[in-house]
Amino acid sequence: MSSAPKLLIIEARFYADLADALAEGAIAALEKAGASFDRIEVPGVLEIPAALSMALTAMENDGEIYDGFVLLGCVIRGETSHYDIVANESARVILDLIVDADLAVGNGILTVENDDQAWARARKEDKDKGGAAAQAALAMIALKERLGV
Ligand SMILES: Nc1c(NC[C@H](O)[C@H](O)[C@H](O)CO)[nH]c(=O)[nH]c1=O
Ligand SMILES: CC(=O)[C@@H](O)COP(=O)(O)O
Repeated sequence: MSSAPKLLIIEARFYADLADALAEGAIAALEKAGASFDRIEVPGVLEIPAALSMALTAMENDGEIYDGFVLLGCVIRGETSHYDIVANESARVILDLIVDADLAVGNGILTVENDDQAWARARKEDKDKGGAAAQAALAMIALKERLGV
């Protein structure tokens, strides 16, 4: 790749404050690497697979070309089995899309038991999982380039 990579950040805003914290870490990592990016929002993690699929369709239709994707969101266990649907089904479809289309994706979707776990992982000054997802996407972009995919 001759120019700096361009990535698409897909943010689930179900927990807006956590989404902001994850995005802060991701953006800092991308800017540090000299990458450019666009951001789109979806209501919750369950909508992330459709948004990723839509972005791929838009790219096929001569839309913006993204070298990689950063997925951000948080699923916090509640009282019912809904957590398992949101966390597991989204992860399954996301991985199918990634493998089927050789996508460079960093997964920054937290799946946690409570708010404390979520904040420890979302804060840029703490575990910085948003930054880690951005770095994973950049690493996979570099791998794709090295393998000529
Ligand atoms: N419980 C969480 C959700 N639930 C909402 C779903 O993601 C979805 O938006 C809804 O079912 C409408 O289709 N989303 C999260 O991102 N995090 C959660 O903890
Ligand atoms: C993971 C969720 O969707 C969660 O917010 C649902 O909570 P509950 O199981 O208490 O309805």
